[in-house]
Amino acid sequence: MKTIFSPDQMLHAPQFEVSDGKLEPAKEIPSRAQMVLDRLKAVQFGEIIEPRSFSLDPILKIHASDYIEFLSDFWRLWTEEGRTEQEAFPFVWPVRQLRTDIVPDQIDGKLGHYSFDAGTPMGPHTWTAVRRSAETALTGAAMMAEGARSAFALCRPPGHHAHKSFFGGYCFINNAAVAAQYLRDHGAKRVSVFDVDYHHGNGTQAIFYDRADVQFLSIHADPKVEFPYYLGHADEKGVGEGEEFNLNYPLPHGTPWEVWSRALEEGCASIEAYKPDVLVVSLGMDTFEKDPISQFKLKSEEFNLIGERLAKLGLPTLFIMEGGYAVEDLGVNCVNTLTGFRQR
Ligand SMILES: NCCCNCCCCCC(O)(O)C(F)(F)F
Ligand SMILES: [Zn+2]
Repeated sequence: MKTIFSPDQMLHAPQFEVSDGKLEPAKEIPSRAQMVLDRLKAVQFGEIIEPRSFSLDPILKIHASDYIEFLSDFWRLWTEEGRTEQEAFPFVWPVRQLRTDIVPDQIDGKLGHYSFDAGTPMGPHTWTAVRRSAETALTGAAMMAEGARSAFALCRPPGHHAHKSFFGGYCFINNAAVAAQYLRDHGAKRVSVFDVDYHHGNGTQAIFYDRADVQFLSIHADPKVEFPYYLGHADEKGVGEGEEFNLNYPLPHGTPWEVWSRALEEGCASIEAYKPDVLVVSLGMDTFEKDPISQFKLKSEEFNLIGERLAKLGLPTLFIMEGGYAVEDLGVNCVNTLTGFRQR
C-alpha cells in the first residue's frame, strides 16, 4: 500500500483555536502528519509519494465556486483590509432566520458566511496546504481508478466537516468527498464512504445526502453531547434518491471496543448489501482512549482489528486521514489500522 503526502500540507500551522469558548493552543498542527510519516518509515510500511497536480475542476465538483474563490483569495483580502492578525477567526455566523443569499463585503462578514465554528483559523498559507491535501486525496483516488487495491492519502488539514460552501472543525476542503466524486467520475458506479473518526462527518453526509450513488456511513460520538452537535443522529437516513443511503451510528461518551466494534459490524453489513465498487475510509484516530479532545476508549491494538475487519469486505479501499490528536500515539494507531488491513 502506498502513502501519498506533500510537505506543502505542513504550511497550514494554526497557533490557536477557540475550543469550548476558550482560546487554546491549536490541536490540528503539522506535527500530526510528521508523526505518521515517522512511523510509516520506522516500520518500512511502504513507498511514500508526492501528490500529482490537479486543476480545481475535481474540487469544484463538490464545492461551490464562490466558496473556493473565497478560500483562495482570503489572505489577500485580509491583508488588503489592513488586518495584521497572523490568523483569522470567524466570530459571527448566519444562523437560522438570517440571510445567506447576500455575502457581506466586509471580511469578517465573509468569514462567518463561509464557516460554522470558531475553532478553525485561517492563516497566510492555509489555501496552499488545503489544496495540496485535496490533491493528496485525489492522487489516491486516481491510483485506485488505475487499478490499485489500496492506498493511504495522508491528508492534513482534514476534510470531513467541510460542506459544499463552508469550513469548520479544522476542515476546509472535503478530501473524502472530492475523492469519492473522482472515483464516481472514473469508473466506479457506487462508492461507500465509511467515516470512523470520533466526530460525525457532517460535511460528507450533507454533500451526498440526496444521492444513491455514494453511500455514507459514520460511527461517531452522539451529537447530543459532542462536536459537531447539529447533525449525525440515527434518524438521518438520506433524502429523495438518497433515502436509505445515509447511515449514522451515534455512540455515547466512554464507548469501548466491545460496543464500537458492533457498530463497525453493522456498517460492514450495510456496505456488503450496497455492493460498492470501491470503499473510501475517512480514517480518524481520535477514537483512541488517550485522545485529549475525545471520549471513546479504543486501545492501540484495536486499531489493527479495524483494518482487519475492513479488509474482509474485499473491496478496493482508499484510506483518507481525518482526525487524531494524541500526537505521540497517532503514528502507531494510524499504521496499526493500515497494517491490520494489509495483513489479511
Ligand atoms: N469540546 C468540543 C471541542 C471541539 N473542537 C473541534 C473538534 C474538531 C474535530 C475535527 C476532526 O477530528 O473531526 C477532523 F477529523 F475533522 F479533524
Ligand atoms: Zn475527529
